[in-house]
Parts: sequence; C-alpha cells; structure tokens
Amino acid sequence: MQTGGALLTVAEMGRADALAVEGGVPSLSLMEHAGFAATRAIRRGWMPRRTVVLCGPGNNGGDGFVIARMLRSAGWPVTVHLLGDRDRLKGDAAVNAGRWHGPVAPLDLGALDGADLVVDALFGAGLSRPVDGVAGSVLSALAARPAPPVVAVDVPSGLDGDTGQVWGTAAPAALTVTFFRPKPGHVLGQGPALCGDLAVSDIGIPATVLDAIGPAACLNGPALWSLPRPGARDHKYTRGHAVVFGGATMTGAGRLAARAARRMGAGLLSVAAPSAALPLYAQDAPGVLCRAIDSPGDVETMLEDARLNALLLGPGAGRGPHTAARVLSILPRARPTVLDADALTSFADDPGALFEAITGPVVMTPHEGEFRALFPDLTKADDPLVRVRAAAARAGAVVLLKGPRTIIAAPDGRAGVNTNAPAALATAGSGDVLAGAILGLLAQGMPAWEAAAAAAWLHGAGAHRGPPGLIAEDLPDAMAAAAAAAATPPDPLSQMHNGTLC
Ligand SMILES: NC(=O)C1=CN([C@@H]2O[C@H](COP(=O)(O)OP(=O)(O)OC[C@H]3O[C@@H](n4cnc5c(N)ncnc54)[C@H](O)[C@@H]3O)[C@@H](O)[C@H]2O)[C@H](O)CC1
Ligand SMILES: [K+]
Repeated sequence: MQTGGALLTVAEMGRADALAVEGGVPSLSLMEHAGFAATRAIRRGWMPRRTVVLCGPGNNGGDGFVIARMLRSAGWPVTVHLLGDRDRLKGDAAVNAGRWHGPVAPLDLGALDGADLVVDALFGAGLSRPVDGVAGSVLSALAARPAPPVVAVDVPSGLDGDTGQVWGTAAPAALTVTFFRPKPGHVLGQGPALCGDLAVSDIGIPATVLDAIGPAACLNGPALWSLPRPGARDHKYTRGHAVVFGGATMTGAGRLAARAARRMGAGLLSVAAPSAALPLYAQDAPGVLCRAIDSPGDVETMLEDARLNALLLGPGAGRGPHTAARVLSILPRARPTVLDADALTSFADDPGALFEAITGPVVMTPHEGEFRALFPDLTKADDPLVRVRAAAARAGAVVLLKGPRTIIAAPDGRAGVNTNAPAALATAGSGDVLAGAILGLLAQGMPAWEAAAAAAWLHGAGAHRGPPGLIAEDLPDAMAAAAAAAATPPDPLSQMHNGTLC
C-alpha cells in the first residue's frame, strides 16, 4: 500500500486518528503535536508579530489554543477570539482552552484590528454546513484584505476537505498546516488557491494505519509507478509495437501522438491511416512505420499481427459513426487501447455502446467536455474523485479526466490526482501528446492505470522543462528527459552527507 503519496478523505483521516488512539497514542498528544507543528511552521515563516488566533467550537479550535499557548511562550503577542462559549468546548479542545491562561475574546469583526498575523483555527475536518454568521463575516473581511497573512490550521475554514469546494466563504491562507497526510480538498477545486503553501506534518500517527485504511486516493508521482527501462537483452521487438490510428486529413494529432509514444520508449510505432495521408506521416518521422488502412478489412488484416500490442484511436479521427464503428470493431480484441478525442465524442449519443464493448485494458482521456458527453449525469457539482471513479467503474476502463488537476481513476476505485501540470500545457496538441505517451507506456507492458498516471506526471514534468513559449511539439522530448530523470536512481555519491552515505 503506497504511503507517501496517500490522500486521505476527511472520513479516512478521522479513521487514522481513531486507529492511532486505539493503538495507544493519546488524542491529546495528537492535538499537542498538531499545535506544535503549526507553531513551528509559523515561527519559521514569520518574525514575532501581533498574532490573532481565531478558534472554532471544535478540535480545530483546540489546535488554535495550543498554537496560542506555544506562540505566547515564545514571546509572541497573542490574542484569542473564540466562536461560541468557552464552557461549551469539549474534550481535548476544552483541555487546551484550560491551558491557555490568557484572555479569550468573543469572535467579532474587531478581532482583526491590529493583527499582523491571523491563525485560522475556526473549522477543519468537522465543517458540516456553509460558514455564515459572525464566522462568515470575519472570514469575508479577512478575504477582502491583502493583509495580514493567514495561517490555516488543517484546512482554510470553509474549504471542504474532500472536494476543494467552498461552503459559504473562506479566507485565502499564505500557509496551511495539515496533519499526517494531505486531503483531496487541499489539491482539488479551490483548495490550491486557498491553501497557499501546504505543509504536511506528522503528529504521531503511525504510517501503518494506512494499511488498515487502504486509502483509494493518492497524489500522483513517481513513487506510484515504475517506468519501463530496457534491459541488455531488450530489442525493438521486445519493447512493444504501438499503433496510432491516424486521421485522413487532420494528421497533426496522430503525428504528435506517434512521436510521444516513441519518446516514451515504444520499440516500434506504426501509423495506420488512409493511403492518401500516409506520405504526410512517413515524411514526418523516418522511424515511423506506415500501414495503409482504406477498409475495415485492412484493419482486420493488420490486427491479426499479435505483435501490435497497444493501440490509440481518436486523434484526428473525426467525430461520427465511422469512428464509432472502427472503435467497436477493434475493442473486442482486448488489446491495451487508448481512446482519445473523437473516439470518445463519437459515442455521445450512445455511451453505453462504447462501455459494453470494453473488455480489455482501456484508458479513456477525456477533457471536461468529452467527459460530460459520455457521463452527463456525473456533474461538476459532485465530489471530483467520486465523479471520476464512478465513470471508471461504469465504463470498465481507466478514466483520465484532463484539467488543471488531472484525475486518473481505475474501475477498482483507485484514483490519483496529478498536481504538477503548469498552465502552459493548455496548448493545441498537448492532449495528443498525452494520449501518445500513454500508448507508448502501454506498449511496453505498463498496466493501464500506472501508464496513465505516469504519462500524466511526465506530461507536467516535461512541460516544466519546456521553453516559456511551450508548444506541443516540445513535449515528447521534454517528457523523455523528465522520464530519464525520474527513472534514474540518484547517484550514491550525491547522497554523501557529512562524509557518510545515508
Ligand atoms: N488526526 C487528526 O486529523 C487530528 C485533527 N485535529 C484537529 O481536529 C479538527 C477536527 O475537529 P472537529 O471537532 O471534528 O471539527 P472542527 O473543529 O473542524 O469543527 C467542528 C465544530 O464546528 C461546528 N461547525 C461545523 N461547521 C460549522 C459552520 N459552518 N458554522 C458553525 N459551526 C460549524 C460543528 O458543529 C462542530 O462543533 C481537525 O480539523 C484538526 O484541526 C486534532 O487536533 C489533531 C489530530
Ligand atoms: K481551519
């Protein structure tokens, strides 16, 4: 079970908390560690200054009291403002309110007067309804001001820890300190903009609890998959033979995808396209094989060659029954297949026909519009992870929903959130490159979910390596460089620390 990359939902985090306590870790110590971690992050980020701690009625507020106590012990001028009655606090929050030997003022708009730093400990994992009332007014006032900086405890109050949606109002934080593992809401929706820098701190919950929780969501990264690396006995026929079904007129998409697949390491790459278009593909890349397919029979004949072990349909295919018919004729062969662009939109009138035909490993790579066409009932109002997981389960395929935060879900419930994509990726042809990269990794035997996750991460990592005016043509080579860097074990000598290997 992967540990470092886990994203824990609010419920899973609560279970982690409970498992730690069952295992003998006092809950009060978890709160003390949480407060200490946040205090340490604050003191690393700012010089002592007038700090206002906004405490809520639950344990998020309890963390706030710990932070107030620790900052004051370090000589910081601290005031506490509490939402609700102090004598209604319960459990660990009440204990820590008791350990705070300073005044506790009621939460009101005056709380922000003179503040040079605000600690937002109003609501965390227990947010249960839209923030309104005085808490809403204070957060709105805070959001309206460029200063003072805000440090959010666990989550910016008002942010849904599971979805990244805002309930009522929320104030953007310069820094968010969360505990044990990040939540999906930290990286989805409005979470990234509201959280500012995100610090994830251990608070004494043993990582072994993850084995009991089995979190289904994770932050995408190289820890989750291993890229194929050719061995000494490998040759082009052992590194897979990928096929791009190229368009008759819009050949650019297929050419981009072909280059990406090869740059990911596919041993052989064939472009299957109508005869009239083949010269365009052939002259584009001498290393590409070209197969004329002018009839369904030509496709049948070509696919009798079992060495053609990974297929990509969609780029430049054109939307319509002819594309749908080709997809439906190919899927029963159950070869690892990527369906992109028109291979998806051609089923907008009958998504079920596509899903019923899926029997082998398939990766679908819709953008938001294509997703809505195939899954009209799964709206953006849903929890993003739940939404894409439902799509994957319904389709019986890996679904990679492209966006600023790309989500990769498998029919078995696994979901990865990819967070490294820069805005520069919003350029023509970028999706064709991504589809080709997945194809190239599938051809080398990577399982479908891992191939999609790895390609998504390399797509972002490659874009960061590209020039300021990134275009899709830059991506395949940049992704290959990112793959080399991700796959290369660090040079042991670079691990020297104080003269000893560590
Ligand atoms: N292992 C951990 O994750 C730890 C987490 N800690 C902190 O505990 C909070 C979660 O505490 P909890 O008491 O469950 O919830 P909150 O403090 O977030 O708030 C619940 C409290 O607020 C009321 N409420 C909810 N929504 C609203 C609203 N819109 N308006 C008004 N009141 C609202 C609700 O009724 C409750 O009374 C977690 O975030 C961490 O910060 C532990 O300290 C350490 C271990
Ligand atoms: K908070």
